[in-house]
Amino acid sequence: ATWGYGNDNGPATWVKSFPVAAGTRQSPIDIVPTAAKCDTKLTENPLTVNYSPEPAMELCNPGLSVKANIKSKSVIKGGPLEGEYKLEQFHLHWGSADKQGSEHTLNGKMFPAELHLVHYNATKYSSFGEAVDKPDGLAVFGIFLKISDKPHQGLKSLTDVLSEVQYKDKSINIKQEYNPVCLLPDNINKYWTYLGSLTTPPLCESVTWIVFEEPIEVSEDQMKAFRALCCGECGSAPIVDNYRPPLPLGNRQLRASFQ
Ligand SMILES: NS(=O)(=O)c1nccs1
Ligand SMILES: [Zn+2]
Repeated sequence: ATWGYGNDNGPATWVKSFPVAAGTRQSPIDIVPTAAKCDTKLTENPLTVNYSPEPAMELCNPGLSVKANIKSKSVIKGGPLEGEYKLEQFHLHWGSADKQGSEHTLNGKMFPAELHLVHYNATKYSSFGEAVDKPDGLAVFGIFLKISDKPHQGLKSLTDVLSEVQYKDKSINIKQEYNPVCLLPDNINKYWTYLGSLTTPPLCESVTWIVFEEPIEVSEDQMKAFRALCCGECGSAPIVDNYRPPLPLGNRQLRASFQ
């Protein structure tokens, strides 16, 4: 039985096949800003993003989300990171309604969706596959999505073609050069960071999470486009509520790059 987000295969069942689900550095978490420790070391060493245009970005429907695979040299460093981390892929988690959908929560509040840009430590490891289960292997940007009356222009190149990857295992190439930097919020200097895990199986405790304070704004129509994606072939259930609820922070320190 493969894992998913239904009653019989959802997050509460994952521990049976992936015991690390009960581990001490699991993700997501509820972010409580007043509990975060402002760390000047984060501001002294600013997070830097050097993303490149992707000539023909591959967008696919793996069945439980929508994912873009990156081939260009797009890297990040600084902030909580040691070494250079290379962008591997990005994907999203979203709800069946605007009241839910994000994985991280902010003072218990869920956003309609959350965008994850997944990077691996290219200084220490030669591939994502090698880095995925190392404690310093991955760095993931978490970006909250909120609803506004205007569509997000950067996401529009994707939401306008989601109908072409409606069914599982469909993939297309986004022709025109696409630079993922268009997906980042304006202010990337305000973020929370903590040591966590993948939020989907195999749930490896290998992620330095960087969750930005500033959400990006998307339209209701763009949310509807995500909710029209299907888990399987024609007639299968829509991909919605593909989020793992928050896990305890436990003894971990949540750090903030700002006061
Ligand atoms: N949702 S996540 O970014 O933590 C992730 N899970 C598996 C590969 S990347
Ligand atoms: Zn994710």
